Amino acid sequence: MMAAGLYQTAAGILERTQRQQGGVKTLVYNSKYPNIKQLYALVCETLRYSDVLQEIISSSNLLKEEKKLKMNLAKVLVYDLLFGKGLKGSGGWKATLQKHRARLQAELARLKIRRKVSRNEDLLAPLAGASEALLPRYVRVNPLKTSTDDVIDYFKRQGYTYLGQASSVQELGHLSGKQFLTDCHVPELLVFSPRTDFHQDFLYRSGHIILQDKASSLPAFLLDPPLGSHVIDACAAPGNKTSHLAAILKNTGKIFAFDLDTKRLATMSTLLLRAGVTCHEMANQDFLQVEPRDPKYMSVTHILLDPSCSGSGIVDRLNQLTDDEKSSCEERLLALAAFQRKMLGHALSFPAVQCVVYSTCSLHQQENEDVVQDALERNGTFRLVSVLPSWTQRGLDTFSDAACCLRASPAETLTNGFFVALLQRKREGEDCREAFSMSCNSADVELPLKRVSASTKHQKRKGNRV
Ligand SMILES: C[S@@+](CC[C@H](N)C(=O)[O-])C[C@H]1O[C@@H](n2cnc3c(N)ncnc32)[C@H](O)[C@@H]1O
Repeated sequence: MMAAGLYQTAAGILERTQRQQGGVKTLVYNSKYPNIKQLYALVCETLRYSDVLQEIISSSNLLKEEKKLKMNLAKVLVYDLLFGKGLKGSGGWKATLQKHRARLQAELARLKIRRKVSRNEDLLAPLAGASEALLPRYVRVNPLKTSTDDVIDYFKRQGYTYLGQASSVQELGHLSGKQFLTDCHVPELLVFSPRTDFHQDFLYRSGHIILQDKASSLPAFLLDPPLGSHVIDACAAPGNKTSHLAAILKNTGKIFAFDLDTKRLATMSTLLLRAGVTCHEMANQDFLQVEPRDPKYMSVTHILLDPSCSGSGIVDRLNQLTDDEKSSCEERLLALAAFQRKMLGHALSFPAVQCVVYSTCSLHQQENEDVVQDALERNGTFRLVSVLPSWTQRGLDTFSDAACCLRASPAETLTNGFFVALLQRKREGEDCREAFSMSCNSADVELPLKRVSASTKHQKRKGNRV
């Protein structure tokens, strides 16, 4: 069989593993491809590089320019072109890919610079060697118990040196010893050098500070419900985002917090008590079973949805996957993505809801951009809001509004891997394109109603959210 058959066959196997139609070994063997060893190596290597390939293909716009080329075939071809022994065969896809060779190589080079690596192999574990200990220590001040100024003074008295507000993420990466800064994006966050441990500190044990990664503090910060709002935290336990919402609400209004897991809810109860949260109502309930038209939820205007996900962005869990693990992971991803789509669709169905923030600690497009795109396609009355314009890492370029979303990673944002999207109900008569140009690409950004009416001081504090 010709080499062209090799790529098509490999792409078909990738497709079938995603559809849970078998393990890699079985599918390769059943393919009847004459050179089983060659096919197996190509499929396995493409799977190993899958996330890297996806990023390169997406940032080079390859699929937009080659409309007939599908992602899995693109992955095997780009793998062989950039990381393998070079494309085999002649004509067909080989000629097509050669046209894009320079751009693909440039995207690979850019990715290596971003991740500060020089060898291709180091991209495989972009976070290799990275551990939680290498990320800055983020400390969220809990205004229900204290003030930022008091916390800064406290740490100064403990011998720490306060360097003021950071102007960039890079500055956060240069902290050493007992230095600390105020974060450049989230004003309620203080940032300390890696390995600073406050788990035994009085402020932590008394709920004055919350130890929470910066990325995970983005959903509540971006949702930013006005005082007195009714908010749902759909998957709330162990409650870090619930306590952040309560802090933003200053314990006014109501937070309906749901979770399925009793043990996690028990932990949450302790944490919320410690954090001085009083505006919540916890329920051990499946969010999908919560009736949107129940009069109890008729005033819910804001929903935070942080559902179960693969957790692939969490630094400590970023292990290199073996080939078999990778394929079973693909199967699990499909199931998770289906669940996440249902959850987001359900959140958007609450009659009074105006803003929904969707987040995961996953790196996978299936759990992130794909879920949001699906929700927008099914719910024409919602649009994406472009959040934090100064945030460099945006959603993968998989649909036209994806850049409105945020991604986070240890290499680029000095956080765990994360994804956040903010969906907002359109005003009456607002069409999709209009909404997109206002929300994503224009300096003249449409502000949510509450922000327009907010005081100047309030506006200044929140001004960098959208
Ligand atoms: C990523 S964790 C949430 C973390 C939480 N938002 C925080 O910041 O502390 C996802 C949670 O969703 C819960 N969960 C999963 N399916 C659910 C469902 N159908 N309804 C409500 N909660 C669910 C899980 O038990 C888990 O606690």
